[in-house]
Amino acid sequence: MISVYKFGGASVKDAQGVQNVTGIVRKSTQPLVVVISAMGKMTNAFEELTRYYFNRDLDLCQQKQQEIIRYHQSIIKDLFGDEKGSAGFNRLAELLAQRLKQAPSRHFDFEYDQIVSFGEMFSTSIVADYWTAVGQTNKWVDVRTILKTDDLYRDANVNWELTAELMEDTFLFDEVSCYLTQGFLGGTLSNLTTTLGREGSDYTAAIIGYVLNAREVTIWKDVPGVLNADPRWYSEAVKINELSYNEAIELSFYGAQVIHPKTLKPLQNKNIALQVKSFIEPDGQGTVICERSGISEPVPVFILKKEQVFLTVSPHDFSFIMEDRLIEILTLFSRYRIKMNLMQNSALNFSACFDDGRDTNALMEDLKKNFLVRYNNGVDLLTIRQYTPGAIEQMTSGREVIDSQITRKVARFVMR
Ligand SMILES: Nc1ncnc2c1ncn2[C@@H]1O[C@H](COP(=O)(O)OP(=O)(O)O)[C@@H](O)[C@H]1O
Ligand SMILES: N[C@@H](CC(=O)OP(=O)(O)O)C(=O)O
Repeated sequence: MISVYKFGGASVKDAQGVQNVTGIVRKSTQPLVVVISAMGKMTNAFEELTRYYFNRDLDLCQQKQQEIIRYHQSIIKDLFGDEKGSAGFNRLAELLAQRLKQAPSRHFDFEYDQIVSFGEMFSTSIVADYWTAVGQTNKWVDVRTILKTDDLYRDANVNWELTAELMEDTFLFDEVSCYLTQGFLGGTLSNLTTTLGREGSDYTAAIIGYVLNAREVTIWKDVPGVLNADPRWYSEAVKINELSYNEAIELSFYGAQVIHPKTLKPLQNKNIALQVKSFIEPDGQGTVICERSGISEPVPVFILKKEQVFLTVSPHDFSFIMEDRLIEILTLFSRYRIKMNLMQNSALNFSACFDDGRDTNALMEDLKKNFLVRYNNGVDLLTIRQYTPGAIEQMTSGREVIDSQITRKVARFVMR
């Protein structure tokens, strides 16, 4: 049976990272499909590049392009001893240069996918060339030709039937035992590039694992596994050894960034275990997400979402917030593709928390036509699963709680 390994940007942010990943892959005794994301923070850099390109800020666009190329070339130099050492990268860099010379279409999301996808194309080409150079056999696969999606650019939906057919025909494991491909990317029926949503490479690994009936999917991270909080803001975070699929889905749904929310469902459907392991200590035990009940550790689990907008709307005419008003409000959120992280309603008010994004103002303006709108920016949304009174006290003391929502298993606080 095959396994799927997924390595994110942090694991391949420099030459040492690529060498470390190579060592982990070498150690595997299973046939492998390896999914890799763009190197380091390159997706952010490509996002900036796309904005400059789209807005015709030609100088900034050129500067960003050079910055991106130099970053990759420096990794290539460290790996191959020559910044021109990866033929795959050189070809793609030329394709990017040609694309940026053409004027963009009027469709931002389309242009975004065509450009941002170079991040994963670059990283996998460099790694494939490196593996070939050091004798790690591999076959590089362009995922866009086998992971087929609709044309909802930046948030594409998978065509499962066709994807299964194409992947089964591709990952044959007859000549090689290790395939290498891109996370995050897909392709439409007409072979235009799409992406699956930010941080979507975990999801790619799950899609491949599902289709190939993998024995397990391992996502290699810079943390020892799934912890009970993000260690970047909670220094006492502890590792959770085992989690049920449902618990893990709930955690990622509430915003625990460690796993992309769409990743778990396909694996759960086929009972394929998801391992979360550290690429820094690859022999560590990690976290396994599988069929079981709840969370193995009896500790509160904290999920913090920062920079939230907390919005409250009430009808101008003092009518109640009933089904028809709710539909009206939710339709606007859906139109602007703003995902609510919390919602709550009473007779006269509807409140929601969501990420502050580029369409926030447009949403507010639309809501103002029929509602009185009040909001706070820059607030925190804290979710505590398996909460205890002590945990609530610890996390909320000294903070102004603007709203809260407490159910049997989950306590949530909007705080300033
Ligand atoms: N509950 C959690 N457990 C572990 N890590 C978490 C958790 N919540 C947030 N994180 C953060 O997730 C990061 C790893 O995810 P991410 O950066 O998306 O990895 P990758 O780029 O490899 O996909 C960790 O560095 C950590 O700061
Ligand atoms: N490179 C994409 C996809 C991804 O999942 O990356 P990472 O595995 O580094 O989070 C992004 O940054 O959104």
